[in-house]
Amino acid sequence: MLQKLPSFPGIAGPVVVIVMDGYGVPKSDVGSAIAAAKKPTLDSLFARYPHVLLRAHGSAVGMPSDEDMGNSEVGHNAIGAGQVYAQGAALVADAIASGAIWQGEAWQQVVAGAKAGRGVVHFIGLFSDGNVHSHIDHLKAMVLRARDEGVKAVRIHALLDGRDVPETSALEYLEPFEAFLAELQAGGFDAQIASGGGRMTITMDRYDANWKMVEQGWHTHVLGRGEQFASASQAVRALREKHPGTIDQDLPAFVIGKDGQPVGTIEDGDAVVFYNFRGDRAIEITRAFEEGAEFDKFDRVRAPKVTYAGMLQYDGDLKLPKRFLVDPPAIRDTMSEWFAKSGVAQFACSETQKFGHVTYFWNGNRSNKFDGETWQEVPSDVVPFEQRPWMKAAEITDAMIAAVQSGKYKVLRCNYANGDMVGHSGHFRAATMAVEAVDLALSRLLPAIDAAGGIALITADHGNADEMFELDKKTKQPAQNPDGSFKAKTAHTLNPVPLILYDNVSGGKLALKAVEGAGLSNIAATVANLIGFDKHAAWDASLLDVR
Ligand SMILES: O=C(O)[C@H](O)COP(=O)(O)O
Ligand SMILES: [Mn+2]
Ligand SMILES: [Mn+2]
Repeated sequence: MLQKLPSFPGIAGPVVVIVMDGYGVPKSDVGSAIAAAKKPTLDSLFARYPHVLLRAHGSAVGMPSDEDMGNSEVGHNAIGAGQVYAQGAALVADAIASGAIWQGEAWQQVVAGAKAGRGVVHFIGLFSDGNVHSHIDHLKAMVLRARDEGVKAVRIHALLDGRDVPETSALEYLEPFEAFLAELQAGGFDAQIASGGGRMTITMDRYDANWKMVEQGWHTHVLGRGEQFASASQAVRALREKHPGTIDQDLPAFVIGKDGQPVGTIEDGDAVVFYNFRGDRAIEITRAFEEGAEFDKFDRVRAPKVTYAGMLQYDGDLKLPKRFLVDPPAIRDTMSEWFAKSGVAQFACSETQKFGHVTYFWNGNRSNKFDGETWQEVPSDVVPFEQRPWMKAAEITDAMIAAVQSGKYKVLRCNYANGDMVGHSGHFRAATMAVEAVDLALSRLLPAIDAAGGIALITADHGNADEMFELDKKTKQPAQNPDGSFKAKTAHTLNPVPLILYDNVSGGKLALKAVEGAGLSNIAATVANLIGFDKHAAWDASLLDVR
């Protein structure tokens, strides 16, 4: 159990942590959908309540460098655990640099498995250097190592990004990579891209939101069914022409073929490496490969017997995948765990798209609840979110208000997906509406918290809607497309996020300390203090100032 604070008994009512996904605070308002939004509630929060800025990117969330933007996984891990762990991106890079990955049993089984079969290793994953789910350098290192260890052929199944990297950057990755493979090919090793498609079209669904995507991915990568092209870069060019204005993440699936035959279907005896390190969008395709006849999410047509490995373990509770190349961060002592051990009842809510963020990531990548936790999922729409920028903000708010009013919970948390999910679409106007939907939600939720004698901490996991255009590096003005339109930015940002203390109960006794370098990992201890507990020894410092 956590120790009681000697000097402060905690507030009488509940503490509600509200994560506005994708809400950063930029230095300039140029291109910010947040600045352009009408948001009277948030404006008055910033004007009237204590607030500080928190670091939410780079080393503050366990990424390899401060050039790396934050993301939902590392952000929610840091908030929930109150600590910073070296994350997948860093762990994989280190394992490759040291060579430890090649010594591991999983890699050796991949190579041995392939050699015992047709000698083919398939690599499926997100094809960019976004470092949110994957990094193309990891893929290159594995292709080279497979060749050096005597694997005959590799086939790459490339999921086009445009979501963690510029929206139409696919060819900037594909062309050099095709040249890299061509050189290897000349050495007698058979290395080719075999299939691909936009990451929001195939394979990378998450949280059971839309299994159709995974089914289509299976048809593309495994069965080799779909429109055929001679190379991946030709496929991208042709598909862009056919679907003008479609950005990389939404491009249709494609298969690479020669004389009508796909070059890289997945067959019995092959090895398959899913090279994303992040779990949320890796779990469904992993299940499709690993599960036996009990698999009922779609008709696989055929389920080849392969040696399957994930880059990391994606879910420690479900033990998924069975074989993984690098150990995940061993996240321990999360706030949910210690609040549970201290008898604190907790409530978590979001819509499908962010449900795992506020439960699984928050709890240190665990899919099981701790004692006294209640989780509520609001089903997300299955549409492009620029068409419904309000998403499920109203329904999440209804659920949160009911949970606050029930009086059952001392600590509650929710995630509003809007700023992030709509931010990723690159639609400026829809993103302003997304922020407005969150503002409206807050205008309903906060009075319910007041009525319960509670306090809210309003924050975000990383930026997104705060920069909707690529900025010209020199002028800092929006970069332009050849037709004069602004170049949309779909990725997260490097900006800090707010932490607002919404407190109408302490009469000004509580404030937030401005601590140099404070980040998302300072939130857990702050919540603990608000409910009258000292922080766990492993947690970073509390920002609560009790006067
Ligand atoms: O998976 C995604 O949608 C993006 O790569 C990252 O977004 P998230 O980290 O906010 O989920
Ligand atoms: Mn996020
Ligand atoms: Mn995002």
